[in-house]
Amino acid sequence: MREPENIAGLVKLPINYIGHIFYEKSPRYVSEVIDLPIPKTIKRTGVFVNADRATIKQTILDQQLEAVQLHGNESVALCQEIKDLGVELIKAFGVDDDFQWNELEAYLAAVDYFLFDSKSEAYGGTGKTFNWDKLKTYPYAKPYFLSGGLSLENLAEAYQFDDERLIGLDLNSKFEISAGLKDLDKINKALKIIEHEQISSK
Ligand SMILES: O=C(O)c1ccccc1N[C@@H]1O[C@H](COP(=O)(O)O)[C@@H](O)[C@H]1O
Repeated sequence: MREPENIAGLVKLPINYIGHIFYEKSPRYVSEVIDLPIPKTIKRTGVFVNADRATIKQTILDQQLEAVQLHGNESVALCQEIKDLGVELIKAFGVDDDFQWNELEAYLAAVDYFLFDSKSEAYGGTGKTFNWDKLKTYPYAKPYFLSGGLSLENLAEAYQFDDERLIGLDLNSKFEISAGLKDLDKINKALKIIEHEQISSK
């Protein structure tokens, strides 16, 4: 997110996180967060891909990040070190049919949440879904976010995924007018779908 008006519109909506991508190879790259007031209920989140620890630490301080999403091949030790700074630590993993859940074992104590995205060389933001049936074999209690190609077309299906460990959906490239510019109309529609699914699943 990098356009002040777009951010101001987004933070009026009932969302829990706002993401800023500090990965230079991403078309959504930002070097800094736009300094706007955001409600306390929304966590200012930095997304990093294989950044070094000094860069991540400095960015947390400079940009007042409350959550960090590590989307590359970051080590357990780095996750622990960043989490120990007092930010919420979300560790993303690219999932495909061959993904081995036991890769996550070592990370369990070092992260707050996992995030499962489609495996890709770009590390994220591909707009592609992975085979969600894979999640049926996820063996740990650690809660996770689902991401990767979520769209208005598949959101209801994702929301109905019957797993109490699934605690959030990360809406990214399918909810944009252009890279980094969120389509607020689409986000509103998404929130209505989610609200409808919540009511119908009670
Ligand atoms: O959005 C990006 O450009 C990006 C680049 C590198 C790593 C992560 C990135 N974004 C995250 O990717 C997932 C999936 O996004 P999409 O729905 O498939 O577009 C999501 O968690 C974004 O936060």
